[in-house]
Amino acid sequence: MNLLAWFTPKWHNYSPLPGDNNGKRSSASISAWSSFRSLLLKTALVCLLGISSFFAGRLSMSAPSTEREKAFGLETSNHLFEYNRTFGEPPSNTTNAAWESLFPQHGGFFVHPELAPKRSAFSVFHQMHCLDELRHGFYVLHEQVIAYSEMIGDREAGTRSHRTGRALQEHSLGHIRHCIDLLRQSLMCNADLTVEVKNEELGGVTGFGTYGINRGNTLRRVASHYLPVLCMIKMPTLQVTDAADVSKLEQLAQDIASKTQEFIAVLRRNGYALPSHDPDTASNDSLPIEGTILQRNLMELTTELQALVQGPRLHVHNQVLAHVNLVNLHAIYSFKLPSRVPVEGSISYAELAGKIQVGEDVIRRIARYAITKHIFREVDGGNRLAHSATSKMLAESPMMMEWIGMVCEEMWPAATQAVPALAKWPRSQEPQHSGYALAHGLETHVFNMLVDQPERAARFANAMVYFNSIEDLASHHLCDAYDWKSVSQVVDIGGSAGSTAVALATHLPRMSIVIQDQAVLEDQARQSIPPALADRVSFMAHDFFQDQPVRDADVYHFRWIFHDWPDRYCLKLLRALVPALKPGARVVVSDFVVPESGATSWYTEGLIRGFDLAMMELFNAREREEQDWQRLFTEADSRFRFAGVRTVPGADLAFISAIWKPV
Ligand SMILES: C[S@@+](CC[C@H](N)C(=O)[O-])C[C@H]1O[C@@H](n2cnc3c(N)ncnc32)[C@H](O)[C@@H]1O
Repeated sequence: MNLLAWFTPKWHNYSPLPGDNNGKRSSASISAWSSFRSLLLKTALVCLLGISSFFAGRLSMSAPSTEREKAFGLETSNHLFEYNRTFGEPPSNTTNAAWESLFPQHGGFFVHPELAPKRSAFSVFHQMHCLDELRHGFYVLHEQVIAYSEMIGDREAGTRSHRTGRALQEHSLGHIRHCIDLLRQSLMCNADLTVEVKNEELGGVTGFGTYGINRGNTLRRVASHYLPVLCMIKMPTLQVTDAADVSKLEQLAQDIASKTQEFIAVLRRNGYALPSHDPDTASNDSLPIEGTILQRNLMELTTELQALVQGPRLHVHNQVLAHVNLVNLHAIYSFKLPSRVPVEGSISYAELAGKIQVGEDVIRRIARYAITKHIFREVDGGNRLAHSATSKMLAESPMMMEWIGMVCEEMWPAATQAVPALAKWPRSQEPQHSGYALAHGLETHVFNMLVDQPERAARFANAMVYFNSIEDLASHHLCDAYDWKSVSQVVDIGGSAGSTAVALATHLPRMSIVIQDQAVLEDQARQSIPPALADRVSFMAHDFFQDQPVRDADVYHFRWIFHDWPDRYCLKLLRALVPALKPGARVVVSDFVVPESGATSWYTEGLIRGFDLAMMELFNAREREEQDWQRLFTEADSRFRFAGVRTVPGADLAFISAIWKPV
């Protein structure tokens, strides 16, 4: 594909050149052309005469040719920076060839996959193109320049006698030639490498609205070296180390700029508010799928940009320091700060301290750290606390607060003991050999402990409700994973307070669902079943390691159950189903499928591998790859026929299933 043709600026098509329209021009277009011509004339003169004196002082000669320049036929680089009349002469094959040696054909809009993949052109070439266009324009009009010059000369006869009756010297062809070449050299020495972003609709750059990005020190290094860029035109496969380094940052910044524009367009198109820290801004929790994809792209790109900009040391340093975020969030949770700050208005630090029995100084320190993360804001000269968009969201999200509490009080202590647990029980297949067990002095699985601790069990269940309320993790995606028409009964094993059961029953009006979980969750589950669904959704206390009591159901579903257990226990879970299974019954598992390393975006892979480490710290358990799932089913019983993994756009969890085929 001819990339250069692709990036030819589309506005060329709009140029009102004389002779367009097969020579038949309307009087309107003639008058437009004459205005344009006069404008071009004036612009050319102002540019050529005015800017040339500005740049004159900045012109510098190039360094001697490097080996690389010689290797690519650019050993005459000094020659490029000597006065060369050819560049200022009227258009001809020779002069045009000279210009085209400085930038690609088709208008100087250059795209190189190494430097600006697919979406951009360098302004440096654009500028050269502009200057060359001015040269062409000038020579088309040069007789009028002379006439203009003589007219001005006549008018100024009284005051500037040396110009009387003849063309002004600065309009003479010799001077213009010099001006053009002086500007050419100035532009090459002061190359502007800002990037012009491709307009997807036009399929090229427009030449307007140039992004003022990528002007950091690194880029300046390249910007002051026209020749390496020129090398790349001559030899597109050339690897230029400096340029490649720059390219990564540049590419990221450029992608961030264009994805941000796309993101804003999606928000506007769908009637969402533009993001802001203002507490009155509506929240954008449930974005349309195109918005979610862009959101992730941007998170991934900005995270990588941060890592590169910080450099390796600062990048790690800041990750370690981030542990204080949990101290801060724990205090926010524990002191219930979001709900103590009025939704409208503010509260003084003194009043807040009085309510929670902590020193005013302490509460101010906690709040002020939070403010650096956009949680809360200060008003009244720093004496009072008010909501930001984030703290207001926390005040309105009790389930999220439950999750924060669960993480800070259950998981965080476990995290500190995860590595000691690995050292203490290497290669163990027991869930109680975990960081969580070490930290909390347990001798059993977390869920067994919760049986006697209803408050903690309720907080776990609420944290699950919160998770299920996140669109990417929402239970309803299961409805889109299979054709449920022929399914009339589902058992949701370990179904907690019933999020999945309610989602399924809501979408599928003929389905009946049994939620099975520990008896301790019975009340919570029953309360969460809407009355309209009560005849089809029920709760049954059942230990999922015991034989399945609901026989001949069409589907047995496990959501976020297997990842809580080491393999040995997952085999037990599957074998406990066998006595209840009818031929053709389907076992569906909603869980992550760990991608191969590097197979998906860093964000998605990082998310799943983060869950994997969390399962290790909590339960000595894990997330699994596709072949792990297949092996589990086959090992549990050879009559399970693995039916593969399904995914649903917008869902983070995958849907893994097997069919029971006894013969
Ligand atoms: C991570 S939660 C998943 C809950 C739910 N499936 C969801 O996706 O929201 C694990 C669930 O397994 C339940 N569980 C743990 N051990 C169990 C057992 N032996 N029998 C039945 N349920 C159990 C817990 O009570 C908890 O509700």
